[in-house]
Amino acid sequence: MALALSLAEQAIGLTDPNPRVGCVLVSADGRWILGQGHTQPPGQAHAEVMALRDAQSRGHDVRGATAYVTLEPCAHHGRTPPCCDALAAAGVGKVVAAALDPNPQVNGQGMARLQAAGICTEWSQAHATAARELNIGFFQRMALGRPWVRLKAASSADGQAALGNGRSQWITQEPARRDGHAWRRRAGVVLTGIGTARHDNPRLDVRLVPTARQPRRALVDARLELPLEAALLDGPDALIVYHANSAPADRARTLQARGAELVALPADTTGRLIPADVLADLAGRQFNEIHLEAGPALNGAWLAAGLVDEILLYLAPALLGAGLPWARLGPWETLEEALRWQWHEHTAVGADLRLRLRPSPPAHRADSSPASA
Ligand SMILES: NC(=O)C1=CN([C@@H]2O[C@H](COP(=O)(O)OP(=O)(O)OC[C@H]3O[C@@H](n4cnc5c(N)ncnc54)[C@H](OP(=O)(O)O)[C@@H]3O)[C@@H](O)[C@H]2O)C=CC1
Ligand SMILES: Nc1c(N[C@@H]2O[C@H](COP(=O)(O)O)[C@@H](O)[C@H]2O)[nH]c(=O)[nH]c1=O
Repeated sequence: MALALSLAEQAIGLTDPNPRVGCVLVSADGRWILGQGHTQPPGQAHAEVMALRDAQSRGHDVRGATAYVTLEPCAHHGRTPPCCDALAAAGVGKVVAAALDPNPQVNGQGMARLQAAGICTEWSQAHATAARELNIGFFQRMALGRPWVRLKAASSADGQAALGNGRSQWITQEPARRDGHAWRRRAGVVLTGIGTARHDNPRLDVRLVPTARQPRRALVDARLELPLEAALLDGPDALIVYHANSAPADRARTLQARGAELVALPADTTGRLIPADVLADLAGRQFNEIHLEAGPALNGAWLAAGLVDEILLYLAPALLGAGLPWARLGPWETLEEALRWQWHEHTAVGADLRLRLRPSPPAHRADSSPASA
């Protein structure tokens, strides 16, 4: 199963909006790997079919073999036929799955159909968490109908994301920035705000790690102030620009002529877009993971709205003094009002630290998704 999980990791960036899945076929005596594979881009073969084809191309007989799959084999006709039927037709003897497929069209039916076909089924409890984490956005979208929002920020040890004059490049060093690109690669879309677009003229693409595809990029820009020479307008796909209904029509036409995809939303009384409206549009586009990489204003607004599922915080051993915090929140009068999170993971990346935080229970919404068996 560990090998199947590492195969599934190779599918990151390939399969969206489908989950990343890996499959390994092992001989009945457990001694030989007969075939292996991972999910292909949407409409193409799933992991189980890739592993069966791999075994066939090597001339291996898979009758009686055990299939280790990181997610329950699908039981429905989507763009491809059900994988549980393919496994049954090939004559495998046993299927071990690490997580229940949260897709309501599958959700236990894959394993049930295999059992009905006389195939032995088993859950790999030890790998359930890793299998869910690999597809955390898919699990969340299936359970709650909205993507997983990961807020990424680079901060000094004294909590600053930029100097007082707005300069922020660079606070963290190359290894941490490369790590940040690996997290961008996981996402279906990278979202930022007009403050960051203006100050940094960022590209927000994946360059420091190899990738099969670039995530979409999206921008919150209520008044359509994005400069026409912005690097964000030069990506492979159209930049999604969220703006207020009241934004100047001539700016809208100019940005459209530069290839941007414009989405008009209602503004609140202060002229700001409502984070939940932006999230709803992104959810409608079936993104599994959103990588929010913005400045203190947008970060603060999304955190205050309770829409952030995970904070990916890179901490540099530097003190920037009076500057811009990575999220503008409050001010609050009492400590009870503070947003309480918990450490999920921490690790050193080069000279910097990577901290991952998740909301303290019970606010942790992914916990309400169907549990893996
Ligand atoms: N170190 C790091 O990791 C990073 C640092 N930075 C730094 O941050 C600075 C830019 O920060 P900032 O100006 O905050 O940029 P942002 O990228 O956060 O852009 C501001 C955005 O926030 C929106 N906004 C503001 N208030 C609200 C609200 N109450 N509700 C909803 N939306 C809101 C604005 O909307 P509207 O369109 O209506 O104006 C705008 O889209 C730069 O100095 C940059 O270098 C930026 C990214 C990462
Ligand atoms: N300053 C800072 C970061 N800043 C983030 O990186 C963006 C630039 O992305 P790109 O144009 O793709 O290179 C920038 O707008 C901001 O969101 N990131 C980090 O990992 N470490 C850092 O010290």
